[in-house]
Amino acid sequence: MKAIETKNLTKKYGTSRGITDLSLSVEAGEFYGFIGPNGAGKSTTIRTLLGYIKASSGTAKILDLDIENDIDKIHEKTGYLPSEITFYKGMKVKDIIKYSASLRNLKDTSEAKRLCDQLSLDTEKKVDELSLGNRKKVGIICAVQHHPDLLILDEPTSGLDPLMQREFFNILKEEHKRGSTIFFSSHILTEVQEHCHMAAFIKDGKILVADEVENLKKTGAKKISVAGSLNTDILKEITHLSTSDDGKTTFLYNGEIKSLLYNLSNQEITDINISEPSLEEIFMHYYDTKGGESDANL
Ligand SMILES: Nc1ncnc2c1ncn2[C@@H]1O[C@H](COP(=O)(O)OP(=O)(O)OP(=O)(O)O)[C@@H](O)[C@H]1O
Repeated sequence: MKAIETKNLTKKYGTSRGITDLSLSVEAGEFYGFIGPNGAGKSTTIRTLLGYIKASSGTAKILDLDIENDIDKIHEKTGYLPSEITFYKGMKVKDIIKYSASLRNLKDTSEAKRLCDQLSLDTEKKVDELSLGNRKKVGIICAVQHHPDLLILDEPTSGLDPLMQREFFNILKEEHKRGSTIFFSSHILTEVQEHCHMAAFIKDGKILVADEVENLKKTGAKKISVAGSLNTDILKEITHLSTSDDGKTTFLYNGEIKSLLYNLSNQEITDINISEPSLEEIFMHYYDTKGGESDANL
């Protein structure tokens, strides 16, 4: 079964684009990363999938249920963490978690208690008194306490410190082990690389590429780092050229190693390192080669 399947899903905000002809397929049981820079269309996709905004055209199914006709059933089977969480002012953490459980007819509070302990969350505090990170924790608990079939999380780790990010991913891994499909958006490639089996890159409202993370890393491009005096004008098929303060020149190279070494052999270089690029560097590579400007802030 597919956990998420969209066909040419499009959302226009008046005349401006949100997402365009977005076709995405997420198998049930996946740990899926949805990566893109600010404004790419991640939240628009997620909010359309969950029926919070209406698609302009195209179709989408969640767990084989149609987003047009079966949104209540979809909500029963999913857990959602929005990118910006708002709660009723004045409510205590424990009351929010209880209220969220009651919406799912969940009577057993033991799981919520366990999660609060795991995330070191003080349930007696009022939500207005909480930091962004702590509010996020409340949102995470509300999203997972009923062990949904599909968890959709919009930029879940923003505002969490590194320790909490680790705890958070531990919770996601537990849910995944139980059989949940995990789909989360992020602009942090390292966390996608570390935790996800599949990933899709979105830019300007369109999917650039979707594949297994391992395959995405195999673009064929190598990362080359050279020390010494280098004339890069004679080098072909290089991108992302940069020179560090210590004089090292680094670039991505997409050609034959033999011809690169030949071109370097007459130059005054003192060291060379050839390595696999990180997912982040590959992402930049996709941006440059598949119609988009690279985004240095990603
Ligand atoms: N309510 C809205 N009205 C008009 N345009 C909108 C609205 N919401 C989003 N957009 C536009 O749709 C595009 C996609 O935005 P979206 O928020 O989905 O991106 P995102 O990838 O989630 O970005 P971020 O990481 O910054 O949250 C952007 O160009 C944005 O300006």
